[in-house]
Amino acid sequence: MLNTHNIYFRYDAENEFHLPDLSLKGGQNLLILGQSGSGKTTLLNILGGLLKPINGEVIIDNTSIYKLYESKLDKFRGNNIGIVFQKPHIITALTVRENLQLAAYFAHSQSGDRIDYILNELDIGHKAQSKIQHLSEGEAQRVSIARALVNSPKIILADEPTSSLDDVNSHRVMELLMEQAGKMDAVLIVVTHDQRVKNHISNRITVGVKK
Ligand SMILES: Nc1ncnc2c1ncn2[C@@H]1O[C@H](COP(=O)(O)OP(=O)(O)OP(=O)(O)O)[C@@H](O)[C@H]1O
Repeated sequence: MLNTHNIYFRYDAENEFHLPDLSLKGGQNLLILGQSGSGKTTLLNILGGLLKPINGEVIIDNTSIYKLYESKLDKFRGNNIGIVFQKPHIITALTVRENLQLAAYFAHSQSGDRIDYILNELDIGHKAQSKIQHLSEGEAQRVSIARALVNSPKIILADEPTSSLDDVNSHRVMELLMEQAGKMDAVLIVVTHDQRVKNHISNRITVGVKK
């Protein structure tokens, strides 16, 4: 489902990264660990089709994603990759439902029917008409997860998804991510420093800086 080969990226002479090869099947989870500045978010962005590596390949479902033209890559990303960012990338002036409709629209997907299902699965169905700015932090993070899942991605990438949550919500968010990834037979990759998250996933790699 997800394979990477020989990925190399550099921002500058101080920050260059040779990233470990990955090979994950649907339903498998992976935790990415490493010190601050070691390149975890960089790796996640490369896996998510957001940052083209200087060398190497990211292959998702037999497609080498950086060989796609930009517009095709955008569409491929929308349909196949769900990203949960550290700070929710949701539009606060819109309602919960509108944010999810927008995600489905950008992927040109017919996921409209899934919106209610996903919101209910994440226990925020009753907030569908609420503006994001009126939600609690935990609820907003669940909307961010719902948005990442609405197009039934094959790959779910989550960058510190629990960093601003209390213990109860942190546990709940990890359970939800793992449960949903399992139901969709998706690959789930989580970057974290959070000890509470480490307890959920035993398959792990540590990335380090090579200068
Ligand atoms: N656009 C950029 N230009 C130059 N350097 C960058 C850029 N983005 C990140 N870096 C540097 O690359 C290194 C890796 O950044 P990255 O965000 O991948 O680390 P990280 O492991 O996710 O860190 P943290 O755990 O603190 O979030 C850092 O030293 C950072 O300063």
